[in-house]
Amino acid sequence: MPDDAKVIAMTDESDSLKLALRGSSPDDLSQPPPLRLPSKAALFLDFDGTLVDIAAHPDHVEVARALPGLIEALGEQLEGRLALVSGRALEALDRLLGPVDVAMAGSHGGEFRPCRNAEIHPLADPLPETIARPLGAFARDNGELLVEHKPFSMAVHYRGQPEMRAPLLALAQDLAEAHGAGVKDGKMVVEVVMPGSDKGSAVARFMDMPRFAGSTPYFIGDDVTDEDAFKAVTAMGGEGILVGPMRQTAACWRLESVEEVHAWLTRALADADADAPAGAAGKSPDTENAGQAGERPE
Ligand SMILES: O=P(O)(O)OC[C@H]1O[C@H](O[C@H]2O[C@H](CO)[C@@H](O)[C@H](O)[C@H]2O)[C@H](O)[C@@H](O)[C@@H]1O
Repeated sequence: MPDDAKVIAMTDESDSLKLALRGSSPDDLSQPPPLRLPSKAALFLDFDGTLVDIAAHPDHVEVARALPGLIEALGEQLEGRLALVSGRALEALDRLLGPVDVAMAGSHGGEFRPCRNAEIHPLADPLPETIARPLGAFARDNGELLVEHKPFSMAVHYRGQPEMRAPLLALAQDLAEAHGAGVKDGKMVVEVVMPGSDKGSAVARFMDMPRFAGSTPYFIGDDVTDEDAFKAVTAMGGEGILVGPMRQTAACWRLESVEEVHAWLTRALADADADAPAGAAGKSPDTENAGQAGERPE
């Protein structure tokens, strides 16, 4: 018996992520076991800090050349039960990833699109001017704060001025309380969103769709804003996978880095190809020409 088989026991051959023994301690979480495809899993993926490394500016993230193909191939293997669930606007995800035909929720769940060419459904109200105006004025009056307008939220990045976090957060909380909105305290960013804009609601909306029926949801994410989704998948019998250093979390597995996420996803596809009957393989992206998903673009 291989070593890892001693700590990881599959309860169900068709769903290799479900484990009888978690192999985790309260101080840390183990790596998730390999995802076996095909399976009755549904995979929900965060974007920044999960599929791409954090960069100094939102427009400067580097998307690995093989990533769009990897995501699409996994979606095919999962028969459409794969969705990106991001704090970014869908427009930004489309711009960064190109034409990837998978389901997506953007603006922390405020925007919902069941497949590439479908209409975008709003799941939240737009942010009122009574919030956007004072938040924008605060950013303008305080130097290097970067404002990101999204269809259903507004993000103010303070990476250039970390000392501005406290006053920015205080203003955002006051405005949110006065106007029935919510605040996301992300990685060097404070965002104000309207009710309905949360990743847990987005996951629940996907899970209501016929093609997700009866599947077990898994969410991979790095930020505290992903905790809503970890809780949602756990309540539905699934599991969360935290990316990055250990912290208090509702996830029950952990991958150390974006590179490890790419390796875990790539392995799932490679194993599926190896298991496929002769002649049926080849659903993986073209790694010979495109490089491994974990590689940076040239
Ligand atoms: O839910 P996600 O897909 O993880 O998106 C969360 C936010 O990501 C972006 O901001 C973060 O990444 C930037 C690029 O690495 C970084 O500069 C920034 O400090 C991070 O907060 C994005 O700009 C936001 O709109 C997303 O909400």
